[in-house]
Amino acid sequence: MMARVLLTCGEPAGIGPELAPFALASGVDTVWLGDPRHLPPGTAWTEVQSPSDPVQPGHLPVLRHDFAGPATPGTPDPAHAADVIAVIARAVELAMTGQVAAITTAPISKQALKQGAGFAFPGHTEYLAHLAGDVPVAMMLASTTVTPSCRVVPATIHIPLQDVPAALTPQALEQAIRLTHAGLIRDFGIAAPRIAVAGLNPHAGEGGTMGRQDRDIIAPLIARLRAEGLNLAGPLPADTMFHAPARATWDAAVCAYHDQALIPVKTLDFSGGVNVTLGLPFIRTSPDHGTAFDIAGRGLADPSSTLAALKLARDMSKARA
Ligand SMILES: NC(=O)C1=CN([C@@H]2O[C@H](COP(=O)(O)OP(=O)(O)OC[C@H]3O[C@@H](n4cnc5c(N)ncnc54)[C@H](O)[C@@H]3O)[C@@H](O)[C@H]2O)C=CC1
Ligand SMILES: NCC(=O)COP(=O)(O)O
Repeated sequence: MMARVLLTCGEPAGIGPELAPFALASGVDTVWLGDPRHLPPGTAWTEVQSPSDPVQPGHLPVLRHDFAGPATPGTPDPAHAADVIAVIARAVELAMTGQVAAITTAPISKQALKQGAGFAFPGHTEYLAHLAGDVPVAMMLASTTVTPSCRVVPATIHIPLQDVPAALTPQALEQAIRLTHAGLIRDFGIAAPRIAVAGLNPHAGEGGTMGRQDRDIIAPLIARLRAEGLNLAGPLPADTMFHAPARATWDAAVCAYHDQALIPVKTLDFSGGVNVTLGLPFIRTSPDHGTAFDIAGRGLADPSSTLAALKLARDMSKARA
C-alpha cells in the first residue's frame, strides 16, 4: 500500500486550514499536519500517531502539532511563526524517512515568519533545500489543466527586481536548466525534454541594443549546453514565448526572474497551477497561490490548486515507485 501524502497546515491565519478538508474528496490518501483547532468547524478528523494509521472513511487523518492557540483568519499571529516552521521541518523528516509518500505544503506568509520567528529563508523552496542538506533546487510552476502545458522555472526567485541582472549568472542559469531537464525526465515522463530559455531584456536584448546579458551570458551558456546534447531554444523574447503555439514547442521554460515565469502560469491556470520543488530527495508540491488573507475564513477559497498539488504529488510518487 502506498504511503499517504502529507499536507502541511501552512499559515493558520491564511486559507490553508480551510482547504485541508477538501483533501477528503480529492481521491488522494492524505494526512494533515497541524493544529486541529485551526480546521473549519464541522471538519471530520481523527488524530493519528503515525502517518499511516487507519481512520474511518470520511475522516481526515490528523498528525497533531499544537500551536500556542487558535488562529484569527486574516491576521497572522507572531506567536504561531515558530510552529509553522516546525511543521515544515517535521513534514520533511517524515518524507526523508519514507513515512509519507510526498509532501504538499499549504502557503506560508514569509513576512509573518520573518517577523515572528526570524525565519531566514525567502520561502519553502530554500528552507526545504536546507533541510535536505543544502542541495541545489529549482522552483517549477506547472499548469495541470491547460494545453499545451505551461511549466516554468525562474532561475532567480525571491529577490528584488533590481538585483536580478547580477544574480542571473551562468552558474544560476545552468543549475536551473539542468534541474529542469532532470525533473522533466524523472517526474513528468518526458524522455527528451525541450527547454526554452527566456531572455532577460526586451526582445532578448535585440543583438545587444537593449541589454547585453542575453548575448553575453545566456546565449553562450545555451551554446555550451547544446553541444552537450541538451535541447534548448533561446534566449527567446519573453513576451512572445508563452502563447499556445509557442508553448507547443517546449516542455518547460527557464526564465530570468520570478514574475517573468509565474505570470504566464497564474494567468493561464491559476486554479490548476502547482509549485514543484525540483532537486530535493523527496517530493514536494504546493498550490500556486499564497495565504490569501483577504478572503481567509470566509469560505471563498478555491481548493482546486491544492487538490491539483496533492494529485501531482501522488502521481509523482507512484511514478518514482
Ligand atoms: N507557497 C507559499 O507558501 C506561497 C506563499 N505566498 C505568500 O502569501 C502571502 C500573500 O501573497 P499574495 O501575493 O497576496 O498572493 P495570494 O495568492 O495569497 O493572493 C492573491 C489574490 O488571489 C486570491 N486568491 C489566492 N488564492 C486563492 C484561492 N485559493 N481561491 C480564491 N482566491 C484566491 C487572494 O484572495 C488575493 O486576492 C504572502 O505572504 C506570500 O509570501 C505566496 C505564494 C506562495
Ligand atoms: N511566488 C511563489 C512562492 O512564493 C512560492 O514560494 P515557496 O514558499 O514555495 O518557496
